[in-house]
Amino acid sequence: TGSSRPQRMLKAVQKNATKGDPKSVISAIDYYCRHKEWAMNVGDEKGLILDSVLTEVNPSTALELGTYCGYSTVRIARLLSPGSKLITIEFNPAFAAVARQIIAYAGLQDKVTLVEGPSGDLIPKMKERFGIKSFDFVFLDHWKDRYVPDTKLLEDCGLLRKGTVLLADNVICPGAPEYLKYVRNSPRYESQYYKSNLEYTKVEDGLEKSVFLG
Ligand SMILES: Oc1cc(-c2ccc(F)cc2)cc2cncnc12
Ligand SMILES: [Mg+2]
Repeated sequence: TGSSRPQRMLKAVQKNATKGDPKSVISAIDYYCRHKEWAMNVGDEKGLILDSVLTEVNPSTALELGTYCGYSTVRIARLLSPGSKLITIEFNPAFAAVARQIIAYAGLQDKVTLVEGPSGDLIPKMKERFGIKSFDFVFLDHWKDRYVPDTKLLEDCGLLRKGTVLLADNVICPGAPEYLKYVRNSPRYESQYYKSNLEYTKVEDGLEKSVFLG
């Protein structure tokens, strides 16, 4: 049996990036996925929008749903202020194993806690396990049919506070129509769409930013 796409991506990082240099890890993955083999990272175009929202929020506690190989984990963690924490949840153990190595290669392991398992089971455990009062920022980038239930779960577990920013990937492609309806029609969110393109392609996609109003 051969290697997997995540394993080939890790090899590309180890070959082309500089250990401890997050920027070089991001560039190595973007180069590999644009020129060698497409993969479902948020990518460099939507990544710039993620960077700008993150810089604006400057979260002390951040949550990522859907780690995959850790590309957006590295994008987020590299911009966190000292002492800030990112918790990232990944359901697929093979993805998580690669992500741990990519996050460590970037030298960001001290800012990131990667938790393996279903987000629906882990979200209610955030307070007791990680001493989280509430999240300042949430990046939704996992299975699209989990966006609404997990957002409701975050509300019900008291993990969102007035001003928490949710940023959701793929609201156009593959699409999260129920999520868009939910956050755009709810009086508890102020939403804004950032038009962009599906990673490494010319296909339209976008990010939806939603501020929780409490
Ligand atoms: O950014 C993403 C893109 C795609 C995807 C796959 C196939 C295709 F044709 C188009 C888009 C799937 C994702 C699943 N989880 C998280 N993020 C994803
Ligand atoms: Mg995505």
